[in-house]
Amino acid sequence: MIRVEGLSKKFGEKIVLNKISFNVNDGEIYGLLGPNGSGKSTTMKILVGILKPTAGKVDINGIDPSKDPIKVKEVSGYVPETPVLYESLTPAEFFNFVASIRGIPENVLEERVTYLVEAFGIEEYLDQFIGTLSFGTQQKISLISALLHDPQVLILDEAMNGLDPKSARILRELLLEFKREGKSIIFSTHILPLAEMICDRIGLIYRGGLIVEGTIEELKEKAHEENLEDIFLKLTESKEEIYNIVQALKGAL
Ligand SMILES: Nc1ncnc2c1ncn2[C@@H]1O[C@H](COP(=O)(O)OP(=O)(O)OP(=O)(O)O)[C@@H](O)[C@H]1O
Repeated sequence: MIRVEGLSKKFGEKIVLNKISFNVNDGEIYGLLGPNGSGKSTTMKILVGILKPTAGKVDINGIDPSKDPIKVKEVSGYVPETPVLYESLTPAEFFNFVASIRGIPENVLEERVTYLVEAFGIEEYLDQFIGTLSFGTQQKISLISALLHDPQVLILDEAMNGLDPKSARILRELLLEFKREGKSIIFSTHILPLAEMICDRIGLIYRGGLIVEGTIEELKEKAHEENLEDIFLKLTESKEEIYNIVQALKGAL
């Protein structure tokens, strides 16, 4: 379970998060949405202990990441927006390295690597240097390494980035399976139809605040809109702006 209460983050004088609160229950996929620069990655980095909050409380399965950033990594799997990998290692070496840090026994590791490598179709790249692999393949390595220790909590920052349609579908099915197993999953994305498809609840961050939260049906009712894209554009005050920009472009072209 993820609990976030009154979370604030300042970079210098700039307030990025202003007292946001939300929970992600066991067996739930929570979509964290918001325009570019709204603070989604910052929130996730705080959840996983990479950044310290300016104020507020975070609880990840009973662990406070700002006090125990090592322990929180044992119970959570984090996929950053851009893969952070060692370019001069091969995927096989990298998985062994991650397994040694996480204390995964060799036989368990072998079974999980085989399963995940096959699922994402990267068998042929296992012995090539990571630095020579495509962005999508690196993203798959990042995903696999976050899943190796079978964490109870998943923190996924635009994890579909760069995945081809088949791998994106496999990840989607995996997430639904993890949800059935009772894992807590927080998932940021700009692909709103995807969020609509897999998220049990959505939280929308805008101008530092969590401006709305609920199931898709609840958001539709609150915003008087029919789909998540229109809800998003309405609540982030983008609809009229888009109209004006398109009109100006038509005039200019
Ligand atoms: N280390 C940092 N120092 C200063 N400012 C930062 C730092 N990290 C993030 N920011 C700022 O915090 C704000 C939120 O950034 P963040 O990356 O959390 O947004 P995001 O919602 O994930 O955006 P995107 O959708 O573009 O990935 C941005 O204005 C960003 O420039």
